[in-house]
Amino acid sequence: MGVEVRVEGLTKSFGGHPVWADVSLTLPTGEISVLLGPSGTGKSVFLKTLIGLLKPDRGSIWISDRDLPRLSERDLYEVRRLFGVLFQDGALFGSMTLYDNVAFPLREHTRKSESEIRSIVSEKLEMVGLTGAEKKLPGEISGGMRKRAGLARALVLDPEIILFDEPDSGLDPVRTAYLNQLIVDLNQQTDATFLIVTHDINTARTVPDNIGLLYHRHLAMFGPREMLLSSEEPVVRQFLNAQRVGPIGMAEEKDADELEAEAAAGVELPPLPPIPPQLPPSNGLPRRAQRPAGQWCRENGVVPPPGSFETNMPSTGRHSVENTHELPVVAS
Ligand SMILES: Nc1ncnc2c1ncn2[C@@H]1O[C@H](COP(=O)(O)OP(=O)(O)OP(=O)(O)O)[C@@H](O)[C@H]1O
Repeated sequence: MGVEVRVEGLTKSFGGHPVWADVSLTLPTGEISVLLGPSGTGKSVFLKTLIGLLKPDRGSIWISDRDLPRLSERDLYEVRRLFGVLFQDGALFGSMTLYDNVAFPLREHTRKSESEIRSIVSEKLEMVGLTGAEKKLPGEISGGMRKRAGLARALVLDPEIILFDEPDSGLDPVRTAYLNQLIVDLNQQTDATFLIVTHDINTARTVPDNIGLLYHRHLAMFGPREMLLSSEEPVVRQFLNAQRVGPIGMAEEKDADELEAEAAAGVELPPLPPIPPQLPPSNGLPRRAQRPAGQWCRENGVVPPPGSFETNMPSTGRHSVENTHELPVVAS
């Protein structure tokens, strides 16, 4: 079972230049959250701060009754065991086989016997579909397999919180779709709390329970997927729909002249596209944290864009009947 991570007023700067300030959000227990933001807005810095590799200038990161930035090195070492991290390139040791790479945290952090280690490593390799690849070296396998091996290693200490730093970077769309399915399936199996940093809008639109957006040195919005995908807030709307029209420019923030020119030219945003159904686990059973499609919109009196939650939408992957049985009535 995962744990809640409560971030309050977190601020981080380098050499007096703030990366982001006053970030507050809660990663709910067992849910999948995605963190988005234009390049350089500090998503990786946020992940590193969460696991204590970087110290914030101000603010708290509460896990149960422990505030990470205020822990001693020794206590921090203990709390870090709650985390599993999938780094961008899998961060595997190039000279070790996949088996030894995945066994590494168990040999470093536990006193388990080699036979116990063998059974755990086999289980985790099976979870990520790498049974049979134990003897391969990282250089002998594809980027997608390296990510999965990195994921198996992130899972060996049975983490309560799993952080994914751009899991889809460098993967083709088909491998990204497989990895997304694996992430959803692993969330179902482990009930751990997931945070995914990604640039992939399709991933952000279909995988998580919650979405956050970092922009212009602050957290523009964080909340349920349906809240952000139905939001008219200009930055959120522009980013989640990958549009050029809006406040975000090539250098992150458009200057006032560009925005004025857009307004003068009467450039209007296209209507919000439908909210796609959420990617369900491949066994057809709901995840513990999964909510019925349209629930947030109904509870908050929000009419989702026409066509939302329909199962035959393109580019959203596989969808089960379970995920869409409570469709809201939408005008089309
Ligand atoms: N150790 C460091 N020392 C100084 N500046 C740093 C350090 N780490 C990151 N930065 C700066 O912090 C800012 C945010 O970097 P970060 O890598 O977190 O952005 P990001 O949102 O993950 O970007 P991308 O989407 O391109 O991966 C950048 O300006 C970067 O140069």
